[in-house]
Amino acid sequence: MHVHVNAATSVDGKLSTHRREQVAISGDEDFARVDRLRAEVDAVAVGVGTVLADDPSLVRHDESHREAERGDLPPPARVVVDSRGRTPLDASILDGGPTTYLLAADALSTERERALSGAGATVLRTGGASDSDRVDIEAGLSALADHGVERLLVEGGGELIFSLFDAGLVDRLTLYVGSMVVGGRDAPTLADGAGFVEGFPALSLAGVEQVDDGVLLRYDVP
Ligand SMILES: NC(=O)c1ccc[n+]([C@@H]2O[C@H](COP(=O)([O-])OP(=O)(O)OC[C@H]3O[C@@H](n4cnc5c(N)ncnc54)[C@H](O)[C@@H]3O)[C@@H](O)[C@H]2O)c1
Ligand SMILES: Nc1nc(=O)c(N)c(NC[C@H](O)[C@H](O)[C@H](O)COP(=O)(O)O)[nH]1
Repeated sequence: MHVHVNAATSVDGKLSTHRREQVAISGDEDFARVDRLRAEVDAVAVGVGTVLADDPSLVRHDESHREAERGDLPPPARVVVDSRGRTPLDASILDGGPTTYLLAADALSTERERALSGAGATVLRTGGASDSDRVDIEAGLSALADHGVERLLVEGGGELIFSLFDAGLVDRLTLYVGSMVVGGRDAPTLADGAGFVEGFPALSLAGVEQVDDGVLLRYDVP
């Protein structure tokens, strides 16, 4: 599977505020670019932290070029990495649109699984260590591949992005750096998790471009 991570940070590397409330870092042009990225993939993924903070729908906003961009392909599916099924039953991502996969760990109760399935989610239990509430991300991606997902766009947040780097599963990163300072030692950053102390993932810079009043950085991950 090809995994493309896309996110937007402030110049000081923050994804949002220390209150974990969504901040529009991207401008119109960058949000339109993200919309076009969604047309290139089979599914768009976020962690449940992002669902709880931002309530995204992860659908394409501008379908006017859909024929040219996707041909006969169905609209991209949505994916939430959600160990215990904390996605609210009335979340926008369960709006009855394209398929929404929930990658869950063993910690998900059968009662909650039933409720989420009833609300329209396709729950994929992908294990995870019993002493951890984390989804085994490699098993999760392989379950998605079994459902035909060959190209995945990951839009955040910092916990999920760290796990993907940690597992060596990122193929491409596009990072929009907006011209603002957010600050806050507890504000989420591009890659949170436990952090690396060695074996830092090395990226290969593939492009730099001004977009809106910020900078778009493109990296390949060898
Ligand atoms: N600026 C941007 O581009 C952007 C994009 C997305 C999110 N955000 C912001 O990021 C914040 C949310 O990010 P976050 O880091 O708190 O949450 P996240 O979206 O990365 O979700 C993390 C949660 O997913 C679950 N999870 C299960 N298995 C996991 C695994 N193997 N690895 C990681 N997580 C796993 C856990 O419950 C974990 O707490 C919000 O404030 C949101 O506004 C910003
Ligand atoms: N590219 C980008 N720039 C930002 O400034 C910002 N705040 C996000 N945040 C990611 C957000 O949490 C969601 O993942 C979706 O990008 C929004 O989803 P909708 O289109 O509303 O469904 N993403």
